[in-house]
Amino acid sequence: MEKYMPALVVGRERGLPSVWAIYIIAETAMSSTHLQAAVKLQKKALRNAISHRLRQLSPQSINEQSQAITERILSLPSFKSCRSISCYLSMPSAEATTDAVIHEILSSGKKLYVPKIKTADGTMDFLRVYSADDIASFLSGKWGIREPGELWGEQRRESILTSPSETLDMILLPGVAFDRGLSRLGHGKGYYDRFISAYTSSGRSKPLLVGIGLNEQLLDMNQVPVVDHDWCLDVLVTPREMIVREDLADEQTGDSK
Ligand SMILES: Nc1nc2c(c(=O)[nH]1)N(C=O)[C@@H](CNc1ccc(C(=O)N[C@@H](CCC(=O)O)C(=O)O)cc1)CN2
Ligand SMILES: Nc1ncnc2c1ncn2[C@@H]1O[C@H](COP(=O)(O)OP(=O)(O)OP(=O)(O)O)[C@@H](O)[C@H]1O
Repeated sequence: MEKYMPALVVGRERGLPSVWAIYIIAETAMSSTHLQAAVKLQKKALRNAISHRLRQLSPQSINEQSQAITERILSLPSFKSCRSISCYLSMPSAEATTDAVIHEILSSGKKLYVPKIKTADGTMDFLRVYSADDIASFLSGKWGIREPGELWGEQRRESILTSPSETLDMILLPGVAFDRGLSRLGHGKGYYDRFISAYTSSGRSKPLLVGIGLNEQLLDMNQVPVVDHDWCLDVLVTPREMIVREDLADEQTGDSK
């Protein structure tokens, strides 16, 4: 192997800070711990750059982009056929709103699960949600995200991680940045990556992973740095583009050979 071959080449995207230059690192000269630490720094710099972009977006742009995203999601064959789905409840800003998708999920009789961060151990689970009225009663927690309580009326809500017989067909994932190679960067807590690892470790098949991003969150191939524990998406939906894993393309676009 050539001695100074870069481990990761990132940041060719116009408008991202020149700080990238310092992360072109000789793979052969680094231990895996150093490599992990370098990737962590890259991720942090990318998060800051994209978050800055997102803060410039008007609510009107977010609404228009969210409408276009909703139309694309609703037309996906895998969305139409799925019976149980996880969808995030959107934050007040800086991400695509999911209200219309949630409305469709509930009115079509699919089982809906939304994220809940467990205070005891800081992991994320998905809890079953039953109706628009149910959601309207949620309180906003950290980061302004609405979360369900543990109970629905007198009953404990179904939870995906504590009920091994419950399965998810699809997860709609938020993120800070995405690239055309279907890599995803989250907010840096590892909630989604750890959830998917825990879920698949219990023997259940991986749900279809569908990322949702605004135009400003989509980067070129290999721009999002990844490590072993990062799960790759199957589909990425943005207002202008839908990117589908190559081997799924026909079934997701509805084309048949
Ligand atoms: N709507 C929504 N719900 C979600 C997520 C999400 O991204 N969006 N999550 C996805 O994991 C989980 C919550 N995780 C989150 C973790 C951090 C921040 C956040 O804004 N944190 C920073 C900013 C970090 C950054 O630079 O991005 C902060 O503390 O200010 C938001 C959500 C579960 N529910
Ligand atoms: N599958 C996993 N197993 C163990 N630790 C993990 C896993 N996924 C992520 N982590 C840990 O979580 C932390 C944040 O990871 P990372 O920066 O990849 O998160 P992210 O992709 O931004 O967040 P998220 O997955 O919530 O969207 C890291 O310290 C990482 O080691």
